[in-house]
Amino acid sequence: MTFLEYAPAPESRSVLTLRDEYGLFIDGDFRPGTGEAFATISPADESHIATVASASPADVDAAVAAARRAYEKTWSKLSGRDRGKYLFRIARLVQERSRELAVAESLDNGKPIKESRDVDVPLVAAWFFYYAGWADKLDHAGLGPNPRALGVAGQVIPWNFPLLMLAWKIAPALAAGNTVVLKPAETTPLTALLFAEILQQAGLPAGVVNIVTGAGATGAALVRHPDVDKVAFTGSTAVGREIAKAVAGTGKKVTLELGGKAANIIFDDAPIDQAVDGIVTGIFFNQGQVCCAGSRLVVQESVHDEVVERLKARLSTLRLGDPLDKNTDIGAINSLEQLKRVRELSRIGEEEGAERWTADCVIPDKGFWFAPTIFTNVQSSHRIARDEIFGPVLSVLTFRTPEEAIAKANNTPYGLSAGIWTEKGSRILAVADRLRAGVVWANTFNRFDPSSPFGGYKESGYGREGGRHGLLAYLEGGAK
Ligand SMILES: NC(=O)C1=CN([C@@H]2O[C@H](COP(=O)(O)OP(=O)(O)OC[C@H]3O[C@@H](n4cnc5c(N)ncnc54)[C@H](O)[C@@H]3O)[C@@H](O)[C@H]2O)C=CC1
Ligand code: BAL
Repeated sequence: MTFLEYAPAPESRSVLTLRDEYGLFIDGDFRPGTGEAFATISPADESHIATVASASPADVDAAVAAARRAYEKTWSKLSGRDRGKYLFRIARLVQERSRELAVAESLDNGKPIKESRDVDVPLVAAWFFYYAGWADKLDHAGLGPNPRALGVAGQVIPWNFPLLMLAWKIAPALAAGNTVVLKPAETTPLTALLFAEILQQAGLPAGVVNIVTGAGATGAALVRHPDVDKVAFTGSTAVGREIAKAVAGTGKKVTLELGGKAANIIFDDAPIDQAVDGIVTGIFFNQGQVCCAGSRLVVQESVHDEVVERLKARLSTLRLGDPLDKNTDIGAINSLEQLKRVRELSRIGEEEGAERWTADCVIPDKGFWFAPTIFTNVQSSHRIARDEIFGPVLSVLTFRTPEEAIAKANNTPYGLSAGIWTEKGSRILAVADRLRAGVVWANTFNRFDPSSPFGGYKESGYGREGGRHGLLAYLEGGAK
């Protein structure tokens, strides 16, 4: 794996016109924030991209007031069919501006352009198309005729899929008839601000969507705001807990999509090459910064050595480096803080006695990088088998019987996702039925579709996003 050797011309930044400074998007327009502005930087080389406004509690107040006005005066008065037209328009504009959005996402987040171009941005459009189709069909959502929206939704999203998480939040909320105040993560505000421009292009009525950038304090002011009816959060379990406490007893509806420690279970009858590809996608896609990442490989003892050897061979072909290079497989870690977390847990893994293997990559001088890493000889009690690392680090555990595989897979405080690799359909059904995970993939991993509900058990949160379930979360009488 090399960084520079094969480097072809990177995707040009010139498709992207950025401003030096970005304001808050409130009531249909950009305006300065009254908090202290901050820089967003490229995690690949630490260069400054733009200065971004920070929303103070007073700015959050203004955004929520704009959303409330838009809800009362405009959005709740429109028919579902008319709301759907706006969503279709937004979806088409996302497609039109897809190259620009992909470059901005890779620049700000550090993920490889082939992922933002081929996965994130197409899924963003798919989410808006899917929920556009629901807007005039709410009578068929299962809640009786004319189900009512909740009102103003306060949404806080993370940095691992900045634009996609925005779509997961905004598309169902608008389709169901709510208005929105959304706070992007402080390390990846850029694509949400470009999306605000798309809303202007689409002619979305002022105040229907407001975007307030800033750090955790801005998110806290938003979720605690008394005029917010619904809170939707994706991020760490620690912050999810704080939010659950803050809204308890307020009557606000809440969905929380939190961490994970998924088991990717490989039985000895699995097609090994296909499984190895699935393991790579499961943990190294987006540098493992994925809540549903297959971070625990639970492999049958009889094929352990073969799987690990093929995995190492496969990882040695991956290219780490410039996220804007179309041939890059492994991009940058999103922030120095996240890199430190990944390093620290990996250090603990070695200290606890697991065996570490690291792909032989050239690490660029600047930026935040971590080479693909595998730990073998991992015990279920090890921190690297229990804690969410959120980086390109795989912990390998073994099993002898299906019972043991199920027990090990479920031996986690999380319950977001899991994978099963086997040739036997009956085994897939029997094992999936006993896995305590919101999403179970069979002979594949990390597949997303707007029509599929996504969400977890236990410390992975509650509520579902996607599909009809995701729509119900924004309607009176729906779940949560
Ligand atoms: N479930 C998921 O998709 C994600 C999980 N994580 C996990 O969390 C760990 C830490 O990452 P962080 O960026 O620190 O996550 P975080 O949970 O602090 O940040 C996520 C979002 O919440 C906001 N936020 C922070 N404190 C808040 C508060 N008190 N009230 C409301 N909003 C608040 C942040 O500004 C950001 O927009 C990662 O290592 C990973 O394990 C992180 C991002 C996404
Ligand atoms: N929240 C959906 C996928 C992810 O964040 O990892």
